[in-house]
Amino acid sequence: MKKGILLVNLGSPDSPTPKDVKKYLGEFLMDERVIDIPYIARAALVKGIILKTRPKQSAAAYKKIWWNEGSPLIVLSERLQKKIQKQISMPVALAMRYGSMTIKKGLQELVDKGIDEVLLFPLYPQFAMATTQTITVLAEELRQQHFPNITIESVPAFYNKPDYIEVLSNSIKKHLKGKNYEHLLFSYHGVPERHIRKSDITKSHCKIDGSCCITPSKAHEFCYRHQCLEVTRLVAEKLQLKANTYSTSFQSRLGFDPWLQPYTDRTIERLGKQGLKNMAIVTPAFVSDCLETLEEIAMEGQEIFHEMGGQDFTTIPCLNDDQEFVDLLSNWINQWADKKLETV
Ligand SMILES: C=CC1=C(C)c2cc3[nH]c(cc4nc(cc5[nH]c(cc1n2)c(C)c5CCC(=O)O)C(CCC(=O)O)=C4C)c(C)c3C=C
Ligand SMILES: [Fe+2]
Ligand SMILES: [Fe+2]
Repeated sequence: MKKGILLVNLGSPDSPTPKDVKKYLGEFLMDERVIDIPYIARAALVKGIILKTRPKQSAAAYKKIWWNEGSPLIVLSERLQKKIQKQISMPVALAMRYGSMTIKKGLQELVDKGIDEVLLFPLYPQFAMATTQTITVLAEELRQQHFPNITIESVPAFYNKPDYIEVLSNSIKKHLKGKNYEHLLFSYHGVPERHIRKSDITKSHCKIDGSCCITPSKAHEFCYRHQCLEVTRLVAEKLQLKANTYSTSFQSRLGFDPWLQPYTDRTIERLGKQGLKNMAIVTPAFVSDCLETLEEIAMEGQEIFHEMGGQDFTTIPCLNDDQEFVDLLSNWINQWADKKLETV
């Protein structure tokens, strides 16, 4: 058996034009684990409504953050992959769940190098059906259809691993050094509340109330809300943050269903209205900076804070290709090769 690694991130359009954004959003939003309603209703909503207006609006947002080398999310994921590859003797490939850098191409690249034992590594600290699960399900379908002679093991959500919490905390500390911030907001990508209930393996635990996510339960292995709240709690503990100087919120909601709350934009607004002058924001649901961090948080979020009278708005970069993060992932990959990493 010969081992190889496939890192997988979300993906981006090929270019920030309405045409390419429409193609990308069409694939993304037609995923039954992203917009989880019956096919006919999903097609009517996505093709009949969202894709009529959103591509133009999203393309304008993508244009604001696009780099000469391409989409920040793709470029940063490639930098991460290259740095890991330098430290690992096994082949490390990179794929995206949506867009041109498909998981099928990533698996083919590894198979062409003689690999028959693959470690699938979804680049998401927390589990969500719209992220981790859609990657593992698709990879298994592709294996059955095109690569029946390989095995695939996946890295589960790593939100509470002490070494991950340490790397994230160190990064936050590094970027806040010398900053006089009054509040640190942990902003995670939101999901519709319905996704949390669907992923509840006990079918009764997740009530999305004040206490379910802090009451021990088997459901937490797949509860995105619990896993986000845990990252905040563990980092706050590690950095010895004082109560009321930090909080959690959820960003990027789409449509009219209830999504996880509190919402980030309203939280920034409230903090500004309360008279806060300096705040910092970290986005631990994203491994690589992307549209949602560079535009929605660093640009729109900052604008809201300033409009409310706030002055200093510090956005902490994602872990991206931070050397400590590269070392952490390389270490886990080596542990897998030595059969010491827990996989699914
Ligand atoms: C129903 C819609 C969506 C769900 C559920 C969702 C979950 C989810 N997404 C991420 C990570 C990213 N999302 C990004 C962009 C993005 N997300 C949605 C919708 C849902 N996401 C849309 C429509 C878009 C496109 C941009 C827009 O039009 O606003 C990105 C950025 C991609 C990039 O190219 O930079 C990331 C990353 C997570 C982690 C998540 C659930 C936990
Ligand atoms: Fe998203
Ligand atoms: Fe819960």
